[in-house]
Amino acid sequence: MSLQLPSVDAPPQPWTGRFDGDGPAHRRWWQAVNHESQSAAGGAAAGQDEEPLVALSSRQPVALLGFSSDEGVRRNKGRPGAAAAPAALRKALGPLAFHLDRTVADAGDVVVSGEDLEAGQERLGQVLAELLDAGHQTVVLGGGHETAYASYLGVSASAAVHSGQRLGVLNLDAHFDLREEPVASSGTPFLQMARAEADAGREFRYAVAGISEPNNTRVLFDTADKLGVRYLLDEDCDADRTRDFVAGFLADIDVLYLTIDLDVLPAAVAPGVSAPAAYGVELPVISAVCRQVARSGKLLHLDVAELNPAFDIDGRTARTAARLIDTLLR
Ligand SMILES: N=CN[C@@H](CCC(=O)O)C(=O)O
Ligand SMILES: [Mn+2]
Ligand SMILES: [Mn+2]
Repeated sequence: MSLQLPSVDAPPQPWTGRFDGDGPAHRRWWQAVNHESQSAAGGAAAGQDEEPLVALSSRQPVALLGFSSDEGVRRNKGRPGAAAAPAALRKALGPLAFHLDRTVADAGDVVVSGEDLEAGQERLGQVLAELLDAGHQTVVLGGGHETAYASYLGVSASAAVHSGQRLGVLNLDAHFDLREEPVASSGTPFLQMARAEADAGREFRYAVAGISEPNNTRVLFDTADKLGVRYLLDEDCDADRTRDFVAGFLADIDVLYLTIDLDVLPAAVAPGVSAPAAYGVELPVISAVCRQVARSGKLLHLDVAELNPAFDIDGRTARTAARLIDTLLR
């Protein structure tokens, strides 16, 4: 597929990783992405042939887009550092063996400049809607969880939602992020979405798995109840209950926007976040949700948020996020 990538603030850079050879059996993510991104930019990849990397695949192509933003976490009084996350996620994805039967292109980054979060969210939304309407399955590499409102702007502007398909937002997170605040932040995106969906005359379908009771005030639970949010507490996220919860949500929607806030995972698995989880949902359960979502065929868009490389240990959080992304695209 020959695709033109929309214009962004920071164009895609070449990916790197371990080199075992050129053939398909040696392929890693960095090789697959470089091939696709360079052909999308209109040039042949230096030293590589121009054969399609994925022969005869009818599967939807994937586009990755970074959202380099600290501003939401800063406004939410968290630990800044998420602006460096898109680069850290690419670094973790690059060396993974490439087993997908589809192409993956990197569209580069939208960069939040200074304190102007809202302008950055608008720009990301525009680029994302373009990528979706060009037929991609899209992956946004956040950013603090203010990434979610930027993602929503793109998803809600897409032809899929405009044509009347029922959108569901599934958040894997220790937090509701339904804060009522005078300014938008990483703590407000789902209340912003609820209001925007009401303005558009649509039902807001929002589900969260992994909610930590001690880390969400009564006000947040009341807001969730008022909005009809479906949620599952972290202590209830065993394999069966989580699978049933997600299945029930998927049954009521046509297209899914999945957002993974990495603080849903236990702090030992995901130390590199602004607010590490004392309890958390174990990785096999989160991974099973990703497989379930991938199999559903309803995944329109996904993002990964809240990675803070400054607090990561041995790239543990970034590696986990990369693995989940890989699982979601199978
Ligand atoms: N993105 C959201 N973050 C959490 C942060 C909680 C905390 O710092 O303890 C929230 O606002 O609820
Ligand atoms: Mn969150
Ligand atoms: Mn969270």
